[in-house]
Order: sequence, then structure tokens, then C-alpha cells
Amino acid sequence: MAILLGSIADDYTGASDLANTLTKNGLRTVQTVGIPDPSLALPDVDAVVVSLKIRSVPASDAVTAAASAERWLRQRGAGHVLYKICSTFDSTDAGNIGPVTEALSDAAGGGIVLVTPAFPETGRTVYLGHLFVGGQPLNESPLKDHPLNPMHDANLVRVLTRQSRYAVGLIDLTTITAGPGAIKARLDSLRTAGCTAVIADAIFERDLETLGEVALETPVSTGASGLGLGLARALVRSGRISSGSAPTADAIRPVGGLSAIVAGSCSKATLHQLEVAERSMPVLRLDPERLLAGPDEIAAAISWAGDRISVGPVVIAASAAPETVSRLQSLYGREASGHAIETATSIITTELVERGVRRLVVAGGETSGAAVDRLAIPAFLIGPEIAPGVPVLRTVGNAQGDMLLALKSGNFGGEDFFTAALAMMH
Ligand SMILES: Nc1ncnc2c1ncn2[C@@H]1O[C@H](COP(=O)(O)OP(=O)(O)O)[C@@H](O)[C@H]1O
Ligand SMILES: O=C(O)[C@@H](O)C(=O)COP(=O)(O)O
Repeated sequence: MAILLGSIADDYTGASDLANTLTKNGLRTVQTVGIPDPSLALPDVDAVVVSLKIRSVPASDAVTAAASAERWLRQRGAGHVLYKICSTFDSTDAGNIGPVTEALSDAAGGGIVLVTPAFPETGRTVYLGHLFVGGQPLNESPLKDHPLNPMHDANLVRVLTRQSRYAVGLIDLTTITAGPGAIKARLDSLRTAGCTAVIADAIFERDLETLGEVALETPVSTGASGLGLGLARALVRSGRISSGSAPTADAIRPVGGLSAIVAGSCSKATLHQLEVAERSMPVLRLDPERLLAGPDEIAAAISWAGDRISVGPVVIAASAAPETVSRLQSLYGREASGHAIETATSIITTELVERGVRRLVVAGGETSGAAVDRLAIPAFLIGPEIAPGVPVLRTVGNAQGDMLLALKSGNFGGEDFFTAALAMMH
């Protein structure tokens, strides 16, 4: 299997978001969970997205994991590797976007890296280096209250500089509108000035198409699904993609079984989706303090699901509003409480699968990563899109048999996302 485009995603929802975008834009794509075992039979594809859970781990661990994935992708022919980050640039001053970007650039022989989290379809735009989420600057958006990576600065040149060893430049919209020649000239002068990464503005998909064309001539880029769209369209325009369109219908052949939704995202969109779900499905709100105190709350949740789940889908959620999250974090610490809750929701998820769940929605990036890891799912085929950034996924090589999943990024999806997702899974 020789691939044209490789990607390393820093979380699993982000990986499925990117895989969805690449598929929609004409690349046959598979999403692997980590570097797959050599015995795993993967389909013939144009692009592989390797999902890693490295957004909120120490920077040195993120660099090591990303470097191994990069080697694996290059060995399979990838001429370009996209480091898929969050469209809201989720990270802390200690990393990991800067260190991983620099390490991937070094591994490819140095050179300057284009960086943009713009994803216009979901309202993420970058102007003069400042990230907007819908109509709000990043630091005024709900991302200011993220449990693990609260974002307090919309100026991405500043944010990335704090995470980087070398200088970070800016390619503004005027230069991007002037076309690939102007961008390359600016990149050359920024490189001469000592920059190893540049934040690129992008507001419309046409900006990302221009950036994708330029990025494709370099070995590494860093961005969200918008840059994926630009790279995919540039590859298709180059005539190097033979298939033209990607088969997604086969990925949603019915799997039967029971269905469930597990949520650990505390994002504004997810909190509202849970409220809406309460009108049509049984929803269990877990008690976070009891989850941290021991296994009883997990056992109670499984028992609550009991007979209910044979009647219809159930929802189990740890999600809570920012004030509740802060209270828990002040008692147990930010990382410790996040990690303990992820472990708990992942155990609940596996217990539900043992009881026959085969159609599963998980809300939250870290939450999804923990659940998919515990289920030991090796890879996913990409099915149709439920909402921008969220496709139906079909497991590949799964020990429990085929399952359909949706890994929902916290902030994605309309208010009826959960029912919309389950309506596409049979
Ligand atoms: N009630 C809660 N209090 C504190 N942290 C929580 C609570 N519920 C979930 N979490 C943690 O918040 C984090 C949410 O991150 P994630 O799953 O990536 O969601 P998102 O996609 O919205 O970013 C996880 O680490 C999760 O375990
Ligand atoms: O780019 C995006 O916004 C998503 O693909 C993504 O990575 C979101 O992360 P989570 O909200 O943590 O799921």
C-alpha cells in the first residue's frame, strides 16, 4: 500500500474529523489507532490518518509518538505529512503543537512549516494571526473554559512562539490572496529571518486551497481539517489521485446490536446536546466526585443501563458546566480529575460493549481516545458525514466484531446530534 498523504492526529475525534474531510474531498482514507500491527489488513487508500492521544501529554512524549508515526507514514510512501491539531488550537504554553511541529520538520530535513487551524465550515477562521471561533476571538469563546486546555490568547503567533524553540512568523491574508508565488516568497524571507513555523491566515476555503497547494510542495504542515481540505484538493488537481471518489456507503452496512452514547466532553455544544437528548432518551448524569472516589459509581451506571438499554439507546454523561469542573479540579487537580474521569467513562463504555452495544457515540476527544483504546479497536473506515467534522466510522479488525461509531469533537454537531448520529447507524 503506497500512500500519497499521511497525517498524524493529536486526538481521535480530530482524526475522524480529518479523515471525513479527506474522504469528502476525493481521497480514499483510513483512520488507524496508533501505528497498526503489521498483521492488520488495511484497504488500498490514498491517505492514512494515524490517531494518537498526544494533545494533553508531556511534550516529550508527544514528540516521541509523533516521530514514530512519521517514520511509519514515510515508509509507506507519504510525501507530505500533516500534523492534525484542533481547529481551536487546544494546547498549553508547555506544548505540544510547537515541539511536535519542530520535530516533524527536523525529521524531514528542516524547512519552514505552514501552520493554520482555520476550518471555515465550522466557523474557525484566522485573520492577522488571530483565531476566531464563530463570531468570537478564541479567548472569548467557550474554549476559555476547556477543562484541559483553556485558551486565553487568540493571537496564535504569540501562542505558538511560547511553545517553540525558534521564531514564528505570519503570512497574512493579503499575501495569501496574492497567490502561491507571493506565499513562497514570504516563506523564503521568513526562513532567512530565522522562523521555522508560520501562522497562515485563512478565512475562506479558497485560502486553504491556495495554502494546500503550497504546503504540498513541502514535507510537513500543521493544521486542522481546513488545511486537510486544501491538501486533498491540491492532490486531486495534480492528477495523482486515480479513484476520484471515495466509497463511504459500504462503511455503514448494518451491524445490529444495542446502541449507546457516552459523553465526557464539557464543551458548550455537548452540554446543550445532552439537554436536548434528555427529552427523548434516558440520560444518566454521573457524579464526578463519586467517580473519583472509587468503582461504585461505575457499577451503579452499568446497573442503571441494565434493562433500559435493551429497549433503546441510553446516554451516560460525566459532562458538567465550567463551575462544576473548576470545583472538582481545585480539589483533585486538572490532569488528575480529567484522566480519572476518562478512565471511568472508558470502563463504562467497554462494559456496555460487553453487554451487546455495537452502535456507539462518544462525545469528547480525550474521552473518545480513552474509550477506543480500552476497546482496542485497531482502525476505522470512514462512512458518511453526520455533521461537519463528524463521520460515521466502521471498525476494522475489531475483536468484538464490526461496530459503528461516531467520535464527536466536543464543540461539533447541532443540538440533535445524538439522534441524528444514531439514525445513521443500523
Ligand atoms: N464533570 C467533570 N469534571 C471535570 N472534568 C471532567 C468532567 N467530565 C469530564 N471531564 C474531563 O474533561 C475532559 C474533556 O475533554 P474531551 O473529552 O477532549 O472533550 P472535548 O472534545 O470537549 O475537548 C476529559 O479529560 C474528561 O475526562
Ligand atoms: O479540529 C477540530 O476542532 C476537531 O477535529 C478536534 O480536534 C476537536 O477536539 P476535541 O474537541 O477535543 O474533540
